[in-house]
Amino acid sequence: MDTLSRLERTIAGRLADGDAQSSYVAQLHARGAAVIARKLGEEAVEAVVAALSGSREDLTAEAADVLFHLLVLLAEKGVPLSDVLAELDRREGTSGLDEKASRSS
Ligand SMILES: N=c1c2ncn([C@@H]3O[C@H](COP(=O)(O)OP(=O)(O)OP(=O)(O)O)[C@@H](O)[C@H]3O)c2ncn1[C@@H]1O[C@H](COP(=O)(O)O)[C@@H](O)[C@H]1O
Repeated sequence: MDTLSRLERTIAGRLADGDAQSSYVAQLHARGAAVIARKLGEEAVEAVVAALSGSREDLTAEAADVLFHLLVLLAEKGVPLSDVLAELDRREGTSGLDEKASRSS
């Protein structure tokens, strides 16, 4: 099993029966989707700042925070990672410019 799938499974376990006193994921779950979404936005901004003015190590760490919080948000909203990967698979081989055109039509 790959890293993201393992993490998705851990997160699902914490959502099901995690203790907010000892689990960060359970704590986020208790605070709800809006807080998790805001946290993801903050982590994305931190990744942008790291990309523009930080080191490679900074960007690596912030990118990990983004992926982790995205997985928590997907789990909270009941969207499996496999659905996201299937969407990326669907786009594979098409130009990003074609995708953009089909969205605006
Ligand atoms: N990968 C992660 C992971 N990455 C980042 N974080 C947490 O995400 C938070 C990042 O937020 P910030 O950088 O803003 O730090 P902060 O100021 O402490 O956060 P806030 O107080 O602002 O919420 C920190 O608390 C990090 O510890 C993570 N917490 C958990 N995991 C994974 O999730 C699993 C389950 O974690 P628990 O639910 O805590 O058991 C762990 O075993 C890990 O594999």
